Amino acid sequence: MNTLASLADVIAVVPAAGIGSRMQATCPKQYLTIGQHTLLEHSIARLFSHPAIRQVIVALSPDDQHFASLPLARDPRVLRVTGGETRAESVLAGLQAAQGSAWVLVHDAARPCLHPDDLQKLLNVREQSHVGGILAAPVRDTMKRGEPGKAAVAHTVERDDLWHALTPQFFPHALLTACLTRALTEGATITDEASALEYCGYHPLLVSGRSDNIKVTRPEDLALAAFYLSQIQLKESA
Ligand SMILES: Nc1ccn([C@@H]2O[C@H](COP(=O)(O)OP(=O)(O)OP(=O)(O)O)[C@@H](O)[C@H]2O)c(=O)n1
Ligand SMILES: C[C@](O)(CO)[C@H](O)COP(=O)(O)O
Repeated sequence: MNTLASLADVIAVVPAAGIGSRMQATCPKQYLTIGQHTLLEHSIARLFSHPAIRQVIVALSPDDQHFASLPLARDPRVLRVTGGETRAESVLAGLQAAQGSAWVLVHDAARPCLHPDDLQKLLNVREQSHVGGILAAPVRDTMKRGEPGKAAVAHTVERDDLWHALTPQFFPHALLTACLTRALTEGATITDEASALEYCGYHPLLVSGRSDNIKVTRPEDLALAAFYLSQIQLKESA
């Protein structure tokens, strides 16, 4: 019979080497707090709440002054690597340190409200695809393309089959590493892991996820994330 330990076979890479400039905060946004914990701690705790997650590899800025003081720094399941100039380079650094896991999951440190049901839905992709997939939320608003450099509408974007890409994103380790390496080497613009696979001709699955899995990006997002997280914790404690 499988024990929980034997079920723990997925490594998660958490890019956390950004400066959070859009947040206009006094520290990198991953170290802003909700309750008693930082966004980074909340995001990693959501991952470890699932028995399949064996290890978290967190990519940090070489100048990071905060991580060492967190209990995470002494958690044997958490490995620290040095991130890069871009999110994609930080993710690649994490992938290069990930050993012994056929599949790898990538989750933003700035997304603390990952719902356990969505994490399970994404992990199920392993049974449905050899390519992998991403959590994504269907667009709900009318979408406009702006005129370049102007606050004026160029045209309306067809929103059928238009999705917000979220994280986690979940792929075979070897495939993601190869695609991300090639994409970066060839100078492609890569803002999520799926775009590296798309660059190499693959079509990752879209797994419909909750729209409350927000990325804390601008100042007004923090209070919203605190509310959404409280709703998850309320349900878990019920
Ligand atoms: N060189 C970078 C840039 C970003 N990230 C991480 O990628 C995630 C998503 O990126 P984003 O929301 O853009 O974070 P920042 O780059 O920090 O934000 P900003 O663009 O506002 O500076 C964050 O957890 C961030 O820490 C990273 O690991 N390495
Ligand atoms: C990976 C991501 O969260 C998916 O929406 C997004 O691309 C990160 O973009 P950012 O500009 O690095 O925040």
